[in-house]
This record gives sequence, C-alpha cells and structure tokens, in this order.
Amino acid sequence: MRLAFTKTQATGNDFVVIADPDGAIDLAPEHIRQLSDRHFGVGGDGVIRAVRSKHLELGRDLLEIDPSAEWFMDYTNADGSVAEMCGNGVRAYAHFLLERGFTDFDADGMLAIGTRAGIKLVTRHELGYEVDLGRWRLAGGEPLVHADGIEVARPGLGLDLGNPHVVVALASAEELEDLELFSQPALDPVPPAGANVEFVVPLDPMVESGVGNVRMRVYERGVGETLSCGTGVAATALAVRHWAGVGAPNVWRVEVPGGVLGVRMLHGEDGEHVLLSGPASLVFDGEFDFTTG
Ligand SMILES: N[C@@H](CCC[C@H](N)C(=O)O)C(=O)O
Repeated sequence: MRLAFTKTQATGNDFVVIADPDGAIDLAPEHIRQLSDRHFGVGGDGVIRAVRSKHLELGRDLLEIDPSAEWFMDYTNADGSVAEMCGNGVRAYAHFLLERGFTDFDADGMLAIGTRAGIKLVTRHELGYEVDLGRWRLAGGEPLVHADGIEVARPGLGLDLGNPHVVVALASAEELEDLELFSQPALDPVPPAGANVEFVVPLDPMVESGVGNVRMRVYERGVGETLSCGTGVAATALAVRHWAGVGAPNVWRVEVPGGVLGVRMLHGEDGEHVLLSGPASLVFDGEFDFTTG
C-alpha cells in the first residue's frame, strides 16, 4: 500500500495527516506505528485520518447534532492506540482542511470538527487558531505520581478534557528541567484508561495583568514525552487555577518545550468551557510505501 500524506505540526506536537474524504482507507495500528516511526517512517506523535463524518457511525451521530460538522478527526497515537481528542491535532487538522480547500469557515467564522470527544468549534485567533475544547471535569481523584528525576512521589490532579490527564505541580523550574521522561511516569492508582501526565511550575510572576503564567512538560499516553500537548495545556491551566483558588485568572499563558499556547475559561449556557489557542502549520507532503522499512 502506498499513501499520500501531509506532515503537520502545532507547537512541535507533530502529526501525519492522511486525506481519506470517502472513508476508503483502513489504517491498522501497525500502519500507524510505521507512519509515526521517526527512523523508518515519516515520524509523528500521532496520525490523523481526514475523513468525512458521514462515513463513520459516530460521525453520523454528530451530524445530527450539527450538520456543519462535515469533517471528522480520526486521531490515533503513535503507538497505534486510539485517542478521544487532541487539542494541537485539531488545530493542525483545521489548518490542513482550510489550506487544502476541503472546507472553509462558516459565515460566523466557525469551523465545526467532529471528534470522538464531540464536536469542537475552531476559529481564527491572533496566535493561529482557537478551539473550544468544551466542558471539562475533575476526574480520577489525586493519584500519586512518580517520575525519574523527582525524589518523592507527588499527588496529581485528574482531569477529563474528553481525554484523561493527571497534572502534577513541581517545586521549581530546576526540578522541571531535571525530570527524565524517557519512560511512563508511575501512577498510583492507575486511572482506568491511563492518562497523559503534565508536570507544571509557576513562572515569575505567576499572574501578570490578569493572565496566569506557567511552564509544563508532558508525557503523552500512547506516545512518550512530546514537545506540547494541547489538551494537556488546558488541563494544566485548569489544575493550577483549581489549586490557586478564588480570584485565580481565567486566562493563562502556558509555555511548553515547543512554544507558547493560550488558554481561557468561558461560561457558556451549558457550563464552563475551556478554549485553547495556538499556531499550526503544514510541514511537507509525501508518499509513504508501507512495504519498505
Ligand atoms: N497531543 C494531544 C493529545 C493526543 C492524545 C493523547 N496522547 C491521549 O492519548 O489522550 C493534544 O494536543 O491534546
């Protein structure tokens, strides 16, 4: 099998996008692992199959809720496991769809994209794009987290942003730098579906002109350490605001190894939403032959 692909990135979280408008391509986990391999394949933290929602059962359900959600983000982690949502991926995906003329914003400047975590609305933003990640919730309690480079296990905060996260506060920027994320941090108890684990430290000043400032590193479920994780960035801002208590900002700037992302929390009719903003770009196009390597 030989497939055309586009390599995309969003704050260094990188994705191989395969255009499959008619839902004709069956990507097995082994295909995903080959594409994602940085030595024998294209290389990426995940693979996005660009498919019209009408070709998937879940996509058809989403079309009943919002008929404008024409495109579905079929997201898979580099190890071949399926993920519900990807905050950087959805911006990269929107950019791909727009640049390649598959779709356009509606009259209100919105682009609705179907995901396994529901419909996400993307708009243009000064940083590139903003995506409304929707409702979020505290979940999974406070598992103890241990990672190489941290002397003692620390309690993390479990959050659900469509996909699972555990956010851990570290004591200093040095501790964040010394962290070794070559292997999966140990969680006790392990959340039922696993978790992406974010390590965070406040920047100085932590709040300036009403904007919160933090730095984080992430170990992504199904991938390993990545340069950025959009849903993880949103989870980080939500966790730090939770710890900071009453009066903490609803606008955050989050530094990750791959750049800077914005987060804001807004009240909608159905409760509080969290929104993520940041850049996205197309890197190169190519064709991959699955018989080589
Ligand atoms: N990098 C993503 C998250 C991708 C999925 C994650 N690894 C999971 O398994 O939940 C992001 O930008 O949100």
